[in-house]
Amino acid sequence: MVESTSIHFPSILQQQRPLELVFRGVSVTLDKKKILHDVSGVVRPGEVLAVMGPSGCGKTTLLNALSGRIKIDSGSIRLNRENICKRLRKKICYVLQQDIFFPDLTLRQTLVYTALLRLPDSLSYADKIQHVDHIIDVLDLRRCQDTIIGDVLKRGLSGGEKKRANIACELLTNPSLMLLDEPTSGLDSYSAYSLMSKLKKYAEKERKTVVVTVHQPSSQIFYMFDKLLLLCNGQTAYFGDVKKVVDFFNDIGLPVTPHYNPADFILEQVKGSEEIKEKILAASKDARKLPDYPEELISDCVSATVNLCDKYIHNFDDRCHTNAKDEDDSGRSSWSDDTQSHASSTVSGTEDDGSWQWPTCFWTQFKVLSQRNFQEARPRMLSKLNWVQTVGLGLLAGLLWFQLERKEESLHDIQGWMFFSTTYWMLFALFGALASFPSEREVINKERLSGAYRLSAYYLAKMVGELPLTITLPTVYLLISYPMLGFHSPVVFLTLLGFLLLNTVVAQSVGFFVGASCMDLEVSITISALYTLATQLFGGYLATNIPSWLKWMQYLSMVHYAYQNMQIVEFSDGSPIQCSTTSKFTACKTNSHIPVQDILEAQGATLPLWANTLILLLFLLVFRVLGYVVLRYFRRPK
Ligand SMILES: Nc1ncnc2c1ncn2[C@@H]1O[C@H](COP(=O)(O)OP(=O)(O)OP(=O)(O)O)[C@@H](O)[C@H]1O
Repeated sequence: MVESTSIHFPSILQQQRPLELVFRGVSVTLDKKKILHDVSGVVRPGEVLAVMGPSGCGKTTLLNALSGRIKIDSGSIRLNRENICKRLRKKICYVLQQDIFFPDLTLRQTLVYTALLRLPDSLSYADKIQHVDHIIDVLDLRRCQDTIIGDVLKRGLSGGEKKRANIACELLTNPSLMLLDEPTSGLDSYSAYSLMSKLKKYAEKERKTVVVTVHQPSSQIFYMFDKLLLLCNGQTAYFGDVKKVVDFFNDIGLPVTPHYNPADFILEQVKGSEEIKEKILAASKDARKLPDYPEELISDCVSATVNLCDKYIHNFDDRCHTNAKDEDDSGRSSWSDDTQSHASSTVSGTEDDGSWQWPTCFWTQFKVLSQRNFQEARPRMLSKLNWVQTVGLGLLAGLLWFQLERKEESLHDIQGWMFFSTTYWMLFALFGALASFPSEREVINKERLSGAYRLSAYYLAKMVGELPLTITLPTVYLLISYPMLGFHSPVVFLTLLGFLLLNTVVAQSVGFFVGASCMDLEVSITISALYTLATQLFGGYLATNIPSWLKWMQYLSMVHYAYQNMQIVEFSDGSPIQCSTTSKFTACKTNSHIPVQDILEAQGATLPLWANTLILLLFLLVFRVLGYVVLRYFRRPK
C-alpha cells in the first residue's frame, strides 16, 4: 500500500458531511433466535471502532443492523441524532466479508464500471477515470489493475488484492460511514497492518466514521483502533476506548499477562467459562454507570434530553431534522420507485435534499450496464469451447445431411436438420442463461443493496448487452450447415436465421426466468430439463400422432412454433419437394411436387407464419416480464 498517498476526492464528492453513529440498546432476532441483546456504541467522525468477539457472537449481524439490512427488534440506530433512514443510508458503505465480483472482468474494468455507475452524472467521464486511477494508487493496486478478478476455476487476483479491490469499490464514492466486515481476514500480517493503517489515516484525515469487525488482530493493529466493542453471546462485554480495555479486565480480576497480545487475551476471556463470561458481562453493565460512559448512550437524544445532545449538535449541520419528517420524506422518495435496497454508499451531488436520488440517470445506467454486460458475458458466451462446439456441430450437421436432394425421400432429413437446429439452440441458450445466473445474482444483489442503479436499467441492459453474443454462435452454425445441405437461397437463409434467432432469444428468456425464480441450481436444472424435453416431444417432429387429450401441450412448446415457421419458409420459398413414386401424400397423385400445406399438416401444424411468430414474440414478452417481476418483487436482495 502506498503509505504517502492521501485520498483526494473530486470537489463534488467532498461535500460529504461527517457522521456520528450512535446505536443504543440494539436487539436482533433472526429465525426466532435472539442474536443481539441490548448492544450499544458510539463512533464519532475520525474514529475507528473495532467490533470483536468469538465466531458466531453476532459481529456480522450487528453490521447488517447498522447498515439497515436487517430489522432491529428494539433500540435505535442514529446518524447525527437522526434515526437511520433511506436518505441517510446512502452515506453508508458496507464492505462485505465475501468479495463479490464478476470474475471475468479485470480489476480496472470493475472499478471503472463502479465509478461510472455510482459517481454522479455531474462528474465528467475524465474526472471519474482520474478518480479511479487515484484510488488504484491509494490502495496500491496498479500492478494488478489489468488482472481479472478470477474465481475458484480461474486464477485472478490474490486474496489480499481482492480485499483491497472490495474496499476500493466502496472508497470511490467517498462514503461518510464505512462498515467493513473482516477486512483483514485472509491477509498476511504485513498486508493486514498496512490496510488497517491506511483505513485509520483515511478516517482521521477525512473525518470518516469507520466500523470494522476483526477476529484476531495483532497488538499493533489492535492499538490502532480508537474504540472497541467486545461482544460475547450477542451481548456487550466491553464498550469504550481501546486503551482502557486492559484496565477494565485488570479491575475485574482478570489481569492481562505482560507481553501478551491484549486482543488475544480478551478474546480468550470471552470464550472462557460461563462464570468468567458472567463476570465480564456484569462488569460491562456496571461500566455504564461510570462518568466516562458516553452520554448519548445513557439518554435518548431525540425524545427528552435535548441538552445532552446540544454538545454534539453544534458540530454538525443542523439541517438534520426530526425522524418523523425524514420517514415521511423517504416514503415519498424515488428510492421506493425501483428498488428495495437500503444500505448504500452512493453519493449524490447534494446533501440532505430530503429525497433519495439515483447517482446517475436511467440512460447512463442503461448504457454502462449494457457495456459491462457485454464485456462480462463475452468470455463466457464466446469461449473457445463454445466456438469448437458450434463449428463442430455445424460441420457435423452439414456432413450428416450433406447435399440433400429436394425429394420426398429426403423430406424427413430436411425436417430433422430443422428440428435439430431449433432444439439445439434452445437448449444452448436456456441452459447458458441458467448457468450464468447464480453468480450474477450475487453481484446484482450487492449492487442493488448499494442503490447503484435501477433494476429496470439492469434488466433492459442485460437483454441488449447480451444480444450480439446470443446471436453470434447460432448465426455461425447456420452459415456452416445450411450451404452444406445444398440449399443456396440467401432470402430463405436469412429468414430461417431470423426464426432460429428468435427461438434462441425466447429460450434465453425462459432460462433467465427460471434462474431468477429458483434459488437452488439443482431445482432450476430439473425444471428446465423437464420443460425443454417436453417442448421437444411436442415440437411436431418426434411425435406426429399426439393423443387428442394431450394436444394442448404442443401449444406450450416454443420449439413447435419455431420449427413450423422454419418449415413454412423452407418449403414455401425454397425449391419445392418432388413426390416419390410411392408417395404417402394424396396430392402427389395429381402433382409432381408436395404442397407445403400437406407437409405441414402431416406434422400437425395448423397456424400460419404470422401467428407462429406472434406467439413466439408473446413467449418472449411474457418470460421477460415474468423475470423482471420475480426479481423486483419475489427475489429482493436482503
Ligand atoms: N438468518 C439467520 N437465522 C438464524 N440464525 C442466524 C442467521 N444469521 C446468523 N445467524 C446466527 O447468528 C449468530 C451470529 O452470526 P454472525 O454471522 O453475526 O456471527 P459473527 O460473529 O459475524 O461470526 P463470524 O466471526 O464467524 O463471522 C450465529 O450463531 C449464526 O448462526
